[in-house]
Order: sequence, then structure tokens, then C-alpha cells
Amino acid sequence: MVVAQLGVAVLVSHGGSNFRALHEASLVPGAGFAVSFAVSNNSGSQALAYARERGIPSRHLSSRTHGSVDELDAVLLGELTDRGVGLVVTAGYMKKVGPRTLAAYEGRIINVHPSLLPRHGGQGMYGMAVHEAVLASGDQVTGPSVHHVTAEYDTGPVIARQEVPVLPDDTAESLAARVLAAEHRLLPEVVARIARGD
Ligand SMILES: Nc1nc2c(c(=O)[nH]1)N[C@@H](CN(C=O)c1ccc(C(=O)N[C@@H](CCC(=O)O)C(=O)O)cc1)CN2
Ligand SMILES: NCC(=O)N[C@@H]1O[C@H](COP(=O)([O-])[O-])[C@@H](O)[C@H]1O
Repeated sequence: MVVAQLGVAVLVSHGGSNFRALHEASLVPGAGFAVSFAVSNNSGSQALAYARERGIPSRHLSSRTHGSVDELDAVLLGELTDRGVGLVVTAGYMKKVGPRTLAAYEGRIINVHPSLLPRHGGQGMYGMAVHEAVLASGDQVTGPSVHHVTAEYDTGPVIARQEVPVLPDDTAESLAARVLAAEHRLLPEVVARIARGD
């Protein structure tokens, strides 16, 4: 019996290590999902290069390809629906997902954020800024969160979190590396659970 696989689209801006981790997890027999489409707002992103190398359909969609965020939103939604995407994952995607896509994929767009939401989220909270904020706050624990994507940055219901320690000699870079390694475990676990219907 052929079991339908969940088609997953990943939106990425830069390195794409979470995208790679998700793709690798999808190749495990019985994963239940396939990374079927990649979108980046950065034509030079390593994520798009990886997608091309692995034969994953991909597209550069940004303010350079489309004049308005509204048009970008409509084009992205068209691509997702034409490809039968069942779940959208933003992973290191630095732009806001627009209202059309949010409405059509309500409950089916998730994001990985590098802190224990609701702490250290929101506008401006991306990349190293998040880890710098954690260190500045004196938090003894941090870690990634996977949450539903809603209109405002990082305010959607949290699906899962993974705590990692903040060590006394941590720098933002050492903390980022520890959190990123936890993301590479957490995000594929959450997507596999969604694919199973858990
Ligand atoms: N509608 C939504 N879109 C996105 C969400 C979300 O929760 N709702 N999450 C982000 C990912 N993210 C944190 O996990 C995030 C990304 C970027 C920013 C941010 O402040 N961006 C800057 C622009 C940065 C740039 O252009 O490089 C900004 O908007 O001023 C905050 C949080 C993915 N999309
Ligand atoms: N608020 C958004 C944000 O900061 N996202 C973070 O960007 C990094 C992307 O790495 P990757 O491109 O190697 O997956 C990840 O740490 C992700 O949590």
C-alpha cells in the first residue's frame, strides 16, 4: 500500500543547515514526509545551491523578483498550492510570511526560532542578536522553539522546545552552535510527528 507523503516546502534566507537536516531526515525510510520545494529570498543562498545539487525544486522569490510584498505573497501561495505542499517550514527565513499564505496555510506553517519563546523573540530577533540577548539577560538555559507561524513574528503557539544550557564561558557564537545542533534534532522530529498525524 502506497502511503501519501507530506510535501514540505522550506523557506530559507542564508546557510540552510536546518533545511539540509530536514532533507536528510526525509530520506530515512518511513519518515512520512518529503522536502519537495525550497524558496529563498537570497539568490546566492547556500540553501538554493543545495537544492539544485539535490534536485529539489526551488525558486528565488524576493523584492528583487517582485515589486511588492503583496505580489510576493500571492506568487508564493501559488507555488505552494500548485505543488501540493502540505506543510510550510520557515527555517532561517528572515522575511515576514504574508497574509494570503498565512490564511491559506493556517495551522500548516511552522518556524524554528533559536530561543525558548516567548523569551527573545520578535522584530529584530534573528541570528546572533538572539544569542546576544540571551547572554545579556543572564539566562542559564536557552534552546530552540518550533512554533506556528502567525501574522506577527514569533507570537504563534509553541509546538515544541528543547532546552540547552548556557555555559559560563559561552560567547554568542558558542551558544549559537549548541542551539543550532539542537534545532537540527528538534525540527525534523516535529515535522515527522506532523507527518504521522500525531
Ligand atoms: N508572519 C510571520 N513570518 C515569519 C515569522 C513569523 O513568526 N510570522 N517568523 C520568521 C522567522 N523569525 C524568527 O524566527 C524572524 C525573522 C526575521 C525577523 C526580522 O526582524 N527581520 C527583519 C528583516 C531582516 C532582513 O531583512 O534580513 C525585519 O523584518 O525587520 C524576525 C523574526 C519568518 N517569517
Ligand atoms: N528568528 C529567526 C532566526 O533567527 N532563525 C535562526 O536562523 C538560523 C538559520 O540557520 P540555518 O540557515 O543554518 O538553518 C537558525 O539558528 C534559526 O533558528
